[in-house]
Amino acid sequence: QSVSKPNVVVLATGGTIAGAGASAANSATYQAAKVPVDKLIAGVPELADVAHVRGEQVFQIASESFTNEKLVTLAKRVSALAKDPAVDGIVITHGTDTVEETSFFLTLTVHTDKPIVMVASMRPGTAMSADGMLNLYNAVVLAGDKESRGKGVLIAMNDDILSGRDASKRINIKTNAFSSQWGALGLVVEGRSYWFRAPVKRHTVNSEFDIDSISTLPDVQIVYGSGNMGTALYEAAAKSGAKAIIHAGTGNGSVADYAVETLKKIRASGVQIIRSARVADGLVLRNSEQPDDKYDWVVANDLNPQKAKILAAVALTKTNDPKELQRIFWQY
Ligand SMILES: NC(=O)C[C@H](N)C(=O)O
Repeated sequence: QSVSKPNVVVLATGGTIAGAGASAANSATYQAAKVPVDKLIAGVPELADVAHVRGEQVFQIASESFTNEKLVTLAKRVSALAKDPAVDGIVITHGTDTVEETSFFLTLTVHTDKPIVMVASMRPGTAMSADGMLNLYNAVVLAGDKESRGKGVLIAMNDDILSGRDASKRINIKTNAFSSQWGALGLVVEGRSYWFRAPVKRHTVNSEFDIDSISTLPDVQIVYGSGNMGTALYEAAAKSGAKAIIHAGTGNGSVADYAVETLKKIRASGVQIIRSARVADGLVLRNSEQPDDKYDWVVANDLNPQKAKILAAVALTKTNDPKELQRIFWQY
């Protein structure tokens, strides 16, 4: 029986799932990125019932400290492992704060139909009702599951199977932190997956982007929209060398009347303007609120600002044509 078990590699990057607090009552006050991967795996002996598991420590950081360099390093390692015929699936332990960025980056850039499953936790393993053990178990189940193949990068959290493209952290503190406006793909219960949906956007094997030919990413910055926001932050982003500015706009990605000229000027200097929204759900559509065709701006469709930032950075490795960028924002 043991020969038929899948081979799963756990790549550890840190986060609260590797966190430790002073007492069991510390669910929010603790240090992230403390426990090494071998200890995480040893902490869930049931993993051996569902897969042959080995661990690799890639980083040991809280995920708010992820950088473009680290994204590229991680994705290249995932890509290399996915090419190894002895590897059936890959799990990545990660902090919750930016797992939505990393999951989308891998969705866009790793060419494989093998399962890639990201997992995190809201509480450190030392806390009462720690969620990391079960999340890790579910992630290993999914990584070894043939049904997970070809569905893009997944996130295993709180029993849910979520799409790494559009799941995001929408609640802090509580363990039901992750969701997508398009719903979960399925559930894992007692070591078995139950699937109900699959993503239709381009991903992994069908992506035109490939981490094997990406070594650096351009800088993209987000400017947060609010009443009386002024224009200084847009100007600062452009001046600091950002190749695109994600406008985390109010409402439908709307732009204050006093900011339009500034954004037109920044666009004329070659920087891309991409309208997203600070509103968690919905879509930003072309020429709604602002004449994107006339101004040569791009809209982010349903992607939140941090997801739009990842797609913009990846897309800009190939093109600086706003029409092409818009095509990419519709397709991914
Ligand atoms: N729950 C967590 O993992 C939060 C932590 N700050 C991190 O993202 O690494």
